[in-house]
Amino acid sequence: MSSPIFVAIDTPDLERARGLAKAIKRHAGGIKLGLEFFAANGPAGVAEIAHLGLPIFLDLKLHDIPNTVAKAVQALRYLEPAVLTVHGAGGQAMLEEAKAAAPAATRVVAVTVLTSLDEDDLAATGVNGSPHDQVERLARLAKSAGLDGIVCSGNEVKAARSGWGSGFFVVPGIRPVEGSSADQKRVMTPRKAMDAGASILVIGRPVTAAVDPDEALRAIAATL
Ligand SMILES: O=C(O)c1cc(=O)[nH]c(=O)n1[C@@H]1O[C@H](COP(=O)(O)O)[C@@H](O)[C@H]1O
Repeated sequence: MSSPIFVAIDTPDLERARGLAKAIKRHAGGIKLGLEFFAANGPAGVAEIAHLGLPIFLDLKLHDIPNTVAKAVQALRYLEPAVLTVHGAGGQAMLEEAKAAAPAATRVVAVTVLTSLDEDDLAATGVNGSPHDQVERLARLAKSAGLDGIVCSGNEVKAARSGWGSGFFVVPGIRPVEGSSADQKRVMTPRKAMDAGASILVIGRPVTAAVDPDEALRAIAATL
């Protein structure tokens, strides 16, 4: 079985992205490209990295009125990403139209509560209650809109999966050992996140900032 680890290659530099992708290619399940890469390199940059042969997770967290999101997804269709993110708080119609506009083989997943947020951050946006409750609420919405799954932290994946057995659960905020969590607030080790029910793990800096990214990736994979 291929690895559940998607390496987040967060850089605006296409050559650096290509170098990292080549370095981790043999031991990663896929590559995640997000806003930092996309803002600098656009769809053409995504196509170049896709050319290396690994599944691509295109993480643009689309969030707008339903028509705008649907048209954006249509424009990205030709890239045929394995996974595509939209924002879970965009509402039922936006989620439905995003799914309808995506290629059949693309898993469209809803970002719930960013792993960089805690309960106080949520309250400041007008959402009262725990991240856990909000993730469960947005998971129910994503499921009813016909999406394939959600993005959440390792702390919520078990509860979310219990209500959606066939869902595809993407877990970022992964930290291999106790240590620097940088801007992440809801973190978990790779092993615990898999045991809790993650379908795939998104791991960036613990791999990409290592002196030897492939070695760091293999070390993490060995703990699964
Ligand atoms: O959608 C995501 O991938 C995502 C959602 C989320 O809630 N938290 C989160 O960190 N991510 C992404 O996962 C990656 C985490 O990177 P590291 O913190 O370096 O492992 C980044 O590319 C984030 O954009």
